[in-house]
Amino acid sequence: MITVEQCRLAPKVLLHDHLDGGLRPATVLDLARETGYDKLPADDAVALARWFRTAADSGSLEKYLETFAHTVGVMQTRIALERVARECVEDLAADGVVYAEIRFAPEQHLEAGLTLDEVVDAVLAGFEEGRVAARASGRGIVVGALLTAMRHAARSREIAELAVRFRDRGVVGFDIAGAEAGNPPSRHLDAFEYLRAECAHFTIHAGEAFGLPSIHEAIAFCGADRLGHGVRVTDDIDLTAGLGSARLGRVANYVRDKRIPLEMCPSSNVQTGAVASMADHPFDKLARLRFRVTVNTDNRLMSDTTMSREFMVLHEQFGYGWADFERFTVNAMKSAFLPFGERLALIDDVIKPGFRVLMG
Ligand SMILES: O=c1[nH]cnc2c1ncn2[C@@H]1O[C@H](CO)[C@@H](O)[C@H]1O
Ligand SMILES: [Zn+2]
Repeated sequence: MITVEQCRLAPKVLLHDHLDGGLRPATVLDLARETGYDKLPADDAVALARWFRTAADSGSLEKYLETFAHTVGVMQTRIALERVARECVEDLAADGVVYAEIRFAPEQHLEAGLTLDEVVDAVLAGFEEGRVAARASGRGIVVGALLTAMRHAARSREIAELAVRFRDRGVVGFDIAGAEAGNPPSRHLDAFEYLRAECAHFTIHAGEAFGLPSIHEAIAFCGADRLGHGVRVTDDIDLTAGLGSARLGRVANYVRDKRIPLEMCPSSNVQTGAVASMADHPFDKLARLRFRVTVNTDNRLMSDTTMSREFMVLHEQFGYGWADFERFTVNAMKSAFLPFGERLALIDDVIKPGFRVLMG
């Protein structure tokens, strides 16, 4: 038996977490008051938390994404962005996350007159404050930012350039997110070609609300280093003869052969309808087939979750123990957009010793 308290002690690595999907409910209320945002669907923290969770439980990615209007709505000033970023790092560190890549879409935070550069600057300042505060309370955490471009919009090249401009100041990579159906990754090919020419890292949300063609484009046309979710890679795996005799198609084989990391987010995947239920989540099948699976939160506010809770969900569903969680964590650390030496140091000096303690 594993408890959530023990999961909190495990040194965890988080590659897929949206800044605008992880606000504290009380902070949403404070910021709405301070910035004059008057469209919140509830006026106390408990009711607001419940609203986000319930509204996100929609079974559709498009409906799930509508809830972000309220978080993005209160994140339009430097003070707001800095606070949300600081609290994000403090909350992750308190949950025992030792390395996190946190993503957000700068283009969504320009409504009150900030420039793209000012948005990124404010978030990075908040991350640094959070890191220092966590350190002061005895929790070490390393944080990197991923800049997201919205896949329905047309600013991906500009955001890719922004990511490269800030690459030595805390931005470690690039991503595209938003409604997947109708907005294939190849729409943003020029951004990905630019990033490849700059030797910059990127991940792509693919295979969540849309199937295999999206994954195929993301890796074969665009050259993604990692896949956001990627659960639908199972569309290319024939399991009719059982897991031991699984037959992989060309795309699934390529993903596995190239060790392309899958940033899977169990609770989020159930909420958006990417999978029918937790019991149906392909995490375990993909793990057994030795895909490079990682555990992530996606949106802690909308899913009312933490990394520890995602571990617990997987423990309860699939019976994972510490050796499994250590493997998923090392998978994630190996897949981070951090220089090799720093990844290795975190694995050897933080992750392995931490799990050794838990395993007694
Ligand atoms: O699971 C997801 N799939 C696709 N897009 C998402 C997901 N979660 C959040 N966002 C989108 O990413 C933006 C930047 O953080 C959010 O505003 C939201 O629209
Ligand atoms: Zn996501």
